[in-house]
Amino acid sequence: MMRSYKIGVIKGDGIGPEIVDEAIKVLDAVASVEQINFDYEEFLLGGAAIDETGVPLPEETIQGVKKVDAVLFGAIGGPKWDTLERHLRPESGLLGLRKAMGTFANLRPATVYDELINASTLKPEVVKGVDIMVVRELTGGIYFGQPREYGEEKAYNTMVYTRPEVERIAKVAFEIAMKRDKRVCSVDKANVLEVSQFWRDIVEEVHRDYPEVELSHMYVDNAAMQLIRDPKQFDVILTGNIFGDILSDAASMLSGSIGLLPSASTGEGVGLFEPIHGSAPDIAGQGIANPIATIASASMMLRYALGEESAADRIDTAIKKALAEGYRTQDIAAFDAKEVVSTSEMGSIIADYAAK
Ligand SMILES: NC(=O)C1=CN([C@@H]2O[C@H](COP(=O)(O)OP(=O)(O)OC[C@H]3O[C@@H](n4cnc5c(N)ncnc54)[C@H](O)[C@@H]3O)[C@@H](O)[C@H]2O)C=CC1
Ligand SMILES: CC(C)CC(=O)C(=O)O
Ligand SMILES: [Mg+2]
Repeated sequence: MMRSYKIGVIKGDGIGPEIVDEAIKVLDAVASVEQINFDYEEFLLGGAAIDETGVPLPEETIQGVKKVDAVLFGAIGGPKWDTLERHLRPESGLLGLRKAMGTFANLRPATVYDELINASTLKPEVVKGVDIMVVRELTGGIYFGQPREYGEEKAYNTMVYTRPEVERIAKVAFEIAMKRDKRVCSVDKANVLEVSQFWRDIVEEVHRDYPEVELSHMYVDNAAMQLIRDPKQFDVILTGNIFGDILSDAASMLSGSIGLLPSASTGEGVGLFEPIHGSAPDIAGQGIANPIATIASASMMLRYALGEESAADRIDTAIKKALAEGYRTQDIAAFDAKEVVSTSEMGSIIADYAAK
């Protein structure tokens, strides 16, 4: 029987439209063989929204994304808008959207494709088999904390976490760990920050409900080093908003390119599926962006939001096949390439494999 889903699409700025178009190409390819129908509805966010409406997060976007089954998002921002007044910055558009959607849990898998083992900046034996899930708190912490101020003589932000915020993200991490290798490493800076000691204490409390899961704690500076030294020691990394943002970008170099890593932002309602990278204005419009992070985010959308496991498997297998066959975008062109392809060629190759 045909299944129908309404997908909200936010292409955004910079490379956003280029990479989202490729993810849609791949979704349409799997739809044709999986008895699925996707209806897409586009919404504005970030710079594109400022240009069109004057604000980074229009009310139509906030209301519209509540009425779809899932949202696929590219990226926003760029020099044209980043210098605008603080409250008009595109980031506040994305932060506002995440808050409005209640997507407090950002799942960022950092996996290494065997097919691309030489692309890592680390030795193959260090990264082969890396399979980390970063569980990043997404709607609290220093990106949201009040008070915040930019003044003439001083500026500050505030890192705040409330008990319910820590409890719910810790639960997500432990639940995910139960389906994996049952190890959670909670990353904080509890030697310096009260908010981190609070985080650590509550993670310990929540852990009592998950005795089968091994819990460890690590300071974020050490975690950054350990990720590069011996990434295979990690299974699930549980951390706050800013630390997860930074650690996941660092983790992308285990796989070889930030253009490879997807994410799922889930929580109270509709989920938001987005690559971990930004809008890459430095390469926008050149047809060289790697669309795999966004295509893999579409796969996470199928798996986590729509329960379409078979379609998601098709996409994951197609990505691996494209890499195994030696197709490479510019960012990974130096590693065992048989053919260097454009953003849209990579999308078409993956779409073709996914439909077979
Ligand atoms: N989720 C979002 O919408 C995010 C937006 N941003 C915004 O993006 C803009 C640029 O920020 P940056 O710090 O430069 O981070 P970025 O992630 O956009 O780019 C960092 C570097 O990675 C490269 N890169 C990123 N994605 C790639 C891809 N798919 N294929 C190949 N190379 C890729 C870029 O060319 C650049 O050299 C800023 O306006 C920033 O605020 C940054 C992070 C997340
Ligand atoms: C608005 C920023 C926090 C976006 C970002 O860098 C991210 O979510 O990875
Ligand atoms: Mg980031």
